[in-house]
Amino acid sequence: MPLGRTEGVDQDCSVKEQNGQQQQNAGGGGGDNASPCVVLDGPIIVGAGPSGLAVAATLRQHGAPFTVVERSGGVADLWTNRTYDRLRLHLPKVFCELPHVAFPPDFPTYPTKHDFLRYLHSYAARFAIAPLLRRTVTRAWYDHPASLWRVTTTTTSSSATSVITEYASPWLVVASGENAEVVVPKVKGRERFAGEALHSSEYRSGERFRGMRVLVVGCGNSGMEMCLDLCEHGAMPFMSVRSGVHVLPREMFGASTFGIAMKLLRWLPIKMVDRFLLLVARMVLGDTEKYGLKRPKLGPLEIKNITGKSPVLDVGAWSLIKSGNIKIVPEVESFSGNGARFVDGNEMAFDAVIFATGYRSNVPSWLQEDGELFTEEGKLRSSGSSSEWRWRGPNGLYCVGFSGRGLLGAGADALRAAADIAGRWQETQQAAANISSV
Ligand SMILES: Cc1cc2nc3c(=O)[nH]c(=O)nc-3n(C[C@H](O)[C@H](O)[C@H](O)COP(=O)(O)OP(=O)(O)OC[C@H]3O[C@@H](n4cnc5c(N)ncnc54)[C@H](O)[C@@H]3O)c2cc1C
Ligand SMILES: NC(=O)C1=CN([C@@H]2O[C@H](COP(=O)(O)OP(=O)(O)OC[C@H]3O[C@@H](n4cnc5c(N)ncnc54)[C@H](OP(=O)(O)O)[C@@H]3O)[C@@H](O)[C@H]2O)C=CC1
Ligand SMILES: O=C(O)C(=O)Cc1c[nH]c2ccccc12
Repeated sequence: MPLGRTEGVDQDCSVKEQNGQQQQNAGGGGGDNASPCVVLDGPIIVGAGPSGLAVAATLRQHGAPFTVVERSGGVADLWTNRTYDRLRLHLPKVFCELPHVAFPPDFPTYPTKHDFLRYLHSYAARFAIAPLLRRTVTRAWYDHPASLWRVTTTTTSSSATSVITEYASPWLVVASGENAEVVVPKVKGRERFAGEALHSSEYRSGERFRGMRVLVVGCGNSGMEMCLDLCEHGAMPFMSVRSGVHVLPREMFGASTFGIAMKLLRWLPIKMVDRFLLLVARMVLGDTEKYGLKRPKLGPLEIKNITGKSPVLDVGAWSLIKSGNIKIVPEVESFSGNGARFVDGNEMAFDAVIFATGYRSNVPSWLQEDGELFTEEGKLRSSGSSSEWRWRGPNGLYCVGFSGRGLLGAGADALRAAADIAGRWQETQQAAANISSV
């Protein structure tokens, strides 16, 4: 496997000599005057999650250099530090592999988070991806005169001193994820609630909630699986539902629902596939609306495409809703010291509240790009055609993992972005070789 060149900076962020070539200093134009600036030969990739790793691995395959910057202390922070113990991939493993490397054959159809993490670590090692860790990208802007992206990172060292570094590269890959920041709604009286309140990203297991009445706000995959886990640990979960949700069995006719949907989409329009999924879901699960889970007007695949809202792929919560072990309650109107008041006027006491209210991207907080690629909420701007996904913006800007299509979509974005960048990098190499031979 060709290893290509790896960008490097010394501990003090000064420029390091590599492969006999000294990187030039581009000055700190527009950035912090005192901060060192490292000019990179290859792209700068923001984020060392599955998307960042996939694009780095593919660049490696093309023999092109890259630099990955990651705010946490290791790769795959979401999967390592922000997910619960019982989590498994909810799509079969063939739909969750990153480019170039299949899951080991001994992995189960739905790998556990530990299996997946093992895979990601070995993936990073195999392609010699060594991200610059504990560097949060706080600003990225395109310097037109220099034709370079300027990227500012802030590092918090063990002595808690912040070090600001500026990088410059012709290419910027946004791989910071659709789930970079937690969403916690501002509900009236939230600060008055005296019990424990946490976001689903902080939940690990129901063990410490044994015997407690727990309000879980949100009925996405996280809310559902946490309610299931709470039940299995002897807690009493109440799930607050605001709008509706599509619940689908994870499997139908002995095959994965997702796999069946992907096959049908090759032949049928999305609306028809949705109708089929809902028909089978009704046969297998019954009428979810009867139990307080209204179905959205748009079908499960269509709503995922248009809004990014994922259907729930049921791994056991549904039967506990039907048996009354998980109780559905309305949207929360306000919190009190010991419980919540719902929009129907009812009040209930709770020992703890879990906000399974989802995530958002953090792209608008650091990327300056005139809204060409991202909306103000940090979502990918629609291309206008649902069959055409966007992975490239102007001036050497790329995004990987923002198409709302999970790991499969991230892999597809990574292949395209890396091939495009590698082609351009090779052109610059060729041009440099031509100049030096004159
Ligand atoms: C609980 C859960 C389960 C999921 N299960 C599945 C599944 O089974 N199948 C599936 O296909 N998808 C699933 N997904 C979707 C999920 O988005 C992908 O699995 C995957 O993690 C996306 O990879 P990513 O690299 O794009 O984002 P992330 O995994 O979020 O990685 C982004 C990285 O960027 C870093 N970062 C963010 N901001 C900055 C910054 N400013 N500076 C530097 N670094 C930064 C983060 O620390 C993180 O390491 C799940 C999501 C969640 C939340
Ligand atoms: N096993 C797996 O592979 C798992 C995968 N995932 C994936 O992770 C991603 C995130 O999932 P998840 O964490 O469940 O987040 P989601 O964004 O999917 O769901 C958030 C939930 O919170 C509700 N909500 C948000 N704001 C409020 C509010 N102010 N008041 C009441 N309810 C509110 C939403 O309701 P509303 O619709 O009304 O906005 C929705 O029910 C998804 O892609 C999901 O598929 C998650 C867990 C497990
Ligand atoms: O876990 C998720 O939400 C994912 O992003 C995986 C995924 C991509 N496309 C889908 C369609 C239906 C259910 C899950 C997914």
